[in-house]
Amino acid sequence: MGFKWRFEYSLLLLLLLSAAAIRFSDDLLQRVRVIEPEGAFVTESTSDRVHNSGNTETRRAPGRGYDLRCRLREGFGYPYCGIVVRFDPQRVHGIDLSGMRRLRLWLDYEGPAQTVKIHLRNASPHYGLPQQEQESAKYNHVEITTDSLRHGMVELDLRDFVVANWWMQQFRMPPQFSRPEFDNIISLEVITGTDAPIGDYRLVLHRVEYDVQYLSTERWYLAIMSMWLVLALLYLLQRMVRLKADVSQQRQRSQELYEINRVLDARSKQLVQMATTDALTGAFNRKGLEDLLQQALADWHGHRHPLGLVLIDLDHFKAVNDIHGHQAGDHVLAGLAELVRQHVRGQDALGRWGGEEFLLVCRDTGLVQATAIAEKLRALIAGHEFHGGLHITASFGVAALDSERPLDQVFAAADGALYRAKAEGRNSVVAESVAASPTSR
Ligand SMILES: Nc1nc2c(ncn2[C@@H]2O[C@H](COP(=O)(O)OP(=O)(O)OP(=O)(O)O)[C@@H](O)[C@H]2O)c(=O)[nH]1
Repeated sequence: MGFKWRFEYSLLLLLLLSAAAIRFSDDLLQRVRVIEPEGAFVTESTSDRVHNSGNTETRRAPGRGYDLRCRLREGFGYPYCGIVVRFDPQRVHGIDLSGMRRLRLWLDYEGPAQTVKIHLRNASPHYGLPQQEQESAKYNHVEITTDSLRHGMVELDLRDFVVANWWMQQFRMPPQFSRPEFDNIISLEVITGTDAPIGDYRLVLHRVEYDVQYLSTERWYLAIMSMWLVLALLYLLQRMVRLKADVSQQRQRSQELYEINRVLDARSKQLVQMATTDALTGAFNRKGLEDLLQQALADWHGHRHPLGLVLIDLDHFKAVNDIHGHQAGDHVLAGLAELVRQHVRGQDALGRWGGEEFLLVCRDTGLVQATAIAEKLRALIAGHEFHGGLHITASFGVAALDSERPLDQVFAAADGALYRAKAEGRNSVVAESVAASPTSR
């Protein structure tokens, strides 16, 4: 048996995936980026001598990392020196660190100051022109104690940064700029701490690492939720398609059943007809006549409406067979049945009683009326030209059902009347006790 994918498996799979996505979201969403001083970005020294006409001296010593030696000297109000990693030398298009979670710096420090400042400078046309970068780019600032550098590395959270107060005041920034921004960081600076004493310093920047989250947690959860939504939609869609298929299959099945029933119905009607009809003449056969009489009798018991019986027997029919052949005789029998059917009412039924003898069962018909019908038929047959130009006559015996006698006696009466019609010259109608016409008695 082949494996069949079920909806429950998709549900289980998505459940496991979602659980894993939530459990390991930190690892999945974060990437570590590395900045080496000798790498892709320009790294250089900075000091009050470069930017503020101070007297501090700096030089880079050979060796691994960016090894800065500086001597802070009197001159500028707040002597300083430090290392700057520039992400854009033009100071316009920095890097977007707003998705950054943690920043790690491998830094060696020697000097009389107790703190080191770290700046992430964010440029924006909202707070100054590019050429004024040195002053106008926002100072996202954190100051760490040199104690925390003992192991040569410091790890900072993005939330540790604040905007430097002096920058807000100096550039008269409106309050909305007092929040740190990291979407366009043009440089990272490691600078000697606030009020650093005059003296010799050594700053060695070995490596900078930061973790970025390339998809926000909100988006991550939104993606998981979307997957559930898609699965729910797929499930609904699949249910709809299956339901539609079921309905159409059901419809097709009932259509087929209807067709089969129609065929069976027609066939059973055909079989009933075949079982109750005489093949040669199309009149009821013996069995058909029996059913017919039974029903007529039940009706008669119910309503007491009269029931006329007319026995028809062709005269000298043997001679037709003998002279013209059996087939011609068959044609006459079929022609007679057709002729009678054409000239009686729909409620009257003709049956072949045997050989060349027929019985006409006339509902709601008394003896007088049945005799009249017989007479009409007698005249018709006598005047009719049958197949092959043959002419033939018939004799009629008529009786009617009444409350006095059972059916077999009525039959006997009709038979007796027919016998008399034959005996008295044929081509005549004899009612059981009524004479209908000059040729009828
Ligand atoms: N062609 C044909 N002949 C039939 C059929 N059934 C009965 N017959 C013939 O009908 C004839 C009936 O003959 P008889 O009983 O002597 O009666 P008749 O010749 O009509 O004479 P009367 O009834 O006395 O006028 C027989 O020759 C039967 O063979 C049939 O289905 N086809």
